[in-house]
Amino acid sequence: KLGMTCKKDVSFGDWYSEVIVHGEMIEYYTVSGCYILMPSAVGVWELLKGFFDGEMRRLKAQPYYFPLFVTESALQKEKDHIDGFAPEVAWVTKSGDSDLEAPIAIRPTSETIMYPYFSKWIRSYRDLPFRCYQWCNVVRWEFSDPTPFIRSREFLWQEGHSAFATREEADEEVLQVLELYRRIYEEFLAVPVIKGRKSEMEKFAGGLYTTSVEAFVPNTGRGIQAATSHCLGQNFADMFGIKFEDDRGSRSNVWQNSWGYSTRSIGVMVMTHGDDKGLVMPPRVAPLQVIVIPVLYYKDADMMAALKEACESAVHTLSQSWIRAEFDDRENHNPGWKYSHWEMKGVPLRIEIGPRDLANKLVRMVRRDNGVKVDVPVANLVEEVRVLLDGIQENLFRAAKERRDACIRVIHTWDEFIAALNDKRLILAPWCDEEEVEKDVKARTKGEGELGAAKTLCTPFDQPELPDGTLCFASGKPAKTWSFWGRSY
Ligand SMILES: O=C1CCCN[C@@H]1CCCn1cnc2ccccc2c1=O
Repeated sequence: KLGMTCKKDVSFGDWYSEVIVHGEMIEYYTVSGCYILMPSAVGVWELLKGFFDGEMRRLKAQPYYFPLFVTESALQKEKDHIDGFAPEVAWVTKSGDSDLEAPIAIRPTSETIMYPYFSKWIRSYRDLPFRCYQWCNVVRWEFSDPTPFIRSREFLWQEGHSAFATREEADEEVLQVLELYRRIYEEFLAVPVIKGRKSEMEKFAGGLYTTSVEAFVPNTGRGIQAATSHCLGQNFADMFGIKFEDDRGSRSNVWQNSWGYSTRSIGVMVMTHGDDKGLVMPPRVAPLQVIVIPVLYYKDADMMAALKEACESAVHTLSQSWIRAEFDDRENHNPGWKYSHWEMKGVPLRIEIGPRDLANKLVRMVRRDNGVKVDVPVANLVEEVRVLLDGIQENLFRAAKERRDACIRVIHTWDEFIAALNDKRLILAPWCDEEEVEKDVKARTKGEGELGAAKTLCTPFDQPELPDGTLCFASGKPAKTWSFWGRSY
């Protein structure tokens, strides 16, 4: 396979498609909007799952697996929550060449599949707090432009659903899970995110309020919802009859939350860190952290054998210390080809071993994030690799945060808002917090190019000072809050 040809800062869309194919994360598929996830992508997902499952045990959430299918009547149960989404629901209408009695929907999310059983399982306050989560695929037959990982008709996610006796417990868990999602992005994927609350218009219609972590793609100037944590209030308990008897014998509706993040997170990581040489994998989610390559430019069987032995022993030593390392011993490719191959796959650290290194008991380590080379004594191999991998992880996050922060523009007037929007900025603006104004901003910015209208991304928990008399940038009414606005995926 040839090297990369697209440039990230020149044609981002083409670059993204090329980098995920050349990095062997995605293979395009015959059904539009569906993609094959290759080992590099599944490897990242599995590492994230490992962290998250550990945190679920600490949260005392239990793993379940609910069916893929839901009857039409069950799906329609919570009317207003489904209405807006109905066009995205995929239906099974036949088996073989005979029609089904009644069409069956494929889960786009699992509230209506799970909650009839929560009603059966939750009877007493002793059954609370109830916390369940599942890793599964969901199908949403969307029609806006499909983008691998970012927007696909089938995707993998983790969805959590919990129930409590009191609102306070629910409110607390919403933020505990949101913090988990921040850690997934900032500590593993090295992607900076902003925690905040969704507006009434952007929240999950079936719930009480929605919180989210929001990412931003500087190259396109678009925000992207990275994960959500909803408080559902007692709406679904009302609909599905999920009640508990308290210790005085009275029955009340439970308070519920639901939360989720998906394989979209992998796409955000690629967009954030990838460069013109290919993927750049943050070490904590890199399926392969170190690739070891023998370097010999002349034919010498004995030397090659000695180099191979040194490479194998390096890989063995690293693996013993739980570092994910491999030896590229292929003889049908030269070192140069291997360097660009593993750079395309985003492997964070390359170790080269040549005759001189062998003689001096050194190895050469090359970082994928900044290309810096360093010669290290074989004796310090594990320690040095650990230090470098940690350094790469931190450097990737710091650099991504700098790039994201450089995109933030604080504005006060409509003209400044439009200028910032056209400048592909992440906009922080004083807002009167009225839905009519939010709709008006959407209407007034729809025409701006094919990128779509501006919308609220979130109202950040971390609120800057809002001096009295500050006016809403769009309505001129007294501002009530600072909110992030922008175009989005
Ligand atoms: O975000 C989450 C986190 C995980 C659990 N579900 C909530 C809310 C999902 C909202 N939603 C999103 N798309 C949909 C598409 C079709 C039908 C229903 C829906 C739908 O309810």
